[in-house]
Amino acid sequence: MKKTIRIGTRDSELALWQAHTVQNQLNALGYTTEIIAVKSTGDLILDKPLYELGITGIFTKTLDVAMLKGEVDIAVHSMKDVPTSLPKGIVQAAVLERANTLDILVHKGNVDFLNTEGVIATGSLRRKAQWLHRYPSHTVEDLRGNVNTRMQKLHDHSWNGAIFAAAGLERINLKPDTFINLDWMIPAPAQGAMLVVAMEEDTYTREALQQLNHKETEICTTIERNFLKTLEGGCTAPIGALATIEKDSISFEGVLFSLDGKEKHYIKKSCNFVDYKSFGENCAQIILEQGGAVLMQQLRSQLKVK
Ligand SMILES: NCc1[nH]cc(CCC(=O)O)c1CC(=O)O
Repeated sequence: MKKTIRIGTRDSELALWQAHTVQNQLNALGYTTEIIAVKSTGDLILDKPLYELGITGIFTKTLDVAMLKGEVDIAVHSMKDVPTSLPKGIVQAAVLERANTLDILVHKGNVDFLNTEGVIATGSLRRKAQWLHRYPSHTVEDLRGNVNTRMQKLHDHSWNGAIFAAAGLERINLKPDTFINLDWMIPAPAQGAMLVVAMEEDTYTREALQQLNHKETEICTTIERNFLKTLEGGCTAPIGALATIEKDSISFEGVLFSLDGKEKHYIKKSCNFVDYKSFGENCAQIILEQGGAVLMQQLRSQLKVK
């Protein structure tokens, strides 16, 4: 039976851009669609660091509830914001072709501060730890809010710079005057990819979305998210992961840091296409065995909600 596919999204400019992209692709295939935007808890609480809110999935929960209540048929997310376990009844229906995976530093003035005592801003534990690992004499300030809000705060403060996902800026056509690509920084698992979820029993919608799925991106993000899931067990730790498709294999880099960036557990490894489903977990096991488990234990007690 043909029906209108109701697309749930957050109401930030980036989220709406992503929802419209999915809408355009579905419309091009002949489906009828409608966008329904909601405010998420993660967008409403801006005065606390994310990890202090103590919930993973703070950006996705509102949409999960709307979908479980039958108010929307699908939800479009930045895949890196989606917890590795989906609520019961909700399934991964499509992963769209990945955009730029890099993090960038948007800075003010020249970059002399890199060699001195710079102050940069980010709300991400992963970015903070990697920054301090590379620039131990720097200070990292907390920065929350959607991309537009964060860019405004960078203008209003005396920080030297702030870190953004290149994909987020490109999507809403924000072109900073001065920035550097942080090609040494390992991105968040699934950074730059969009995930569309649907209700498990909704076969009409799932068949529609199946046509948007990009297999290579699905493979890479599966590896990265399995790596994350095996390491973290429900806690937002400083973890980076990036899988890339090579000619005959998939190469992977994964990393786990202490909060201050001093301790680092890193793995670089490749696998063939047959074994990709267990690859992320295997890489995480190696890290856990080589000291990562002790660090994860420490991180869990440090990040416990106060
Ligand atoms: N954490 C917020 C968030 N979630 C997705 C993106 C951008 C798109 C992406 O990274 O896939 C951003 C902004 C950022 O990290 O700067």
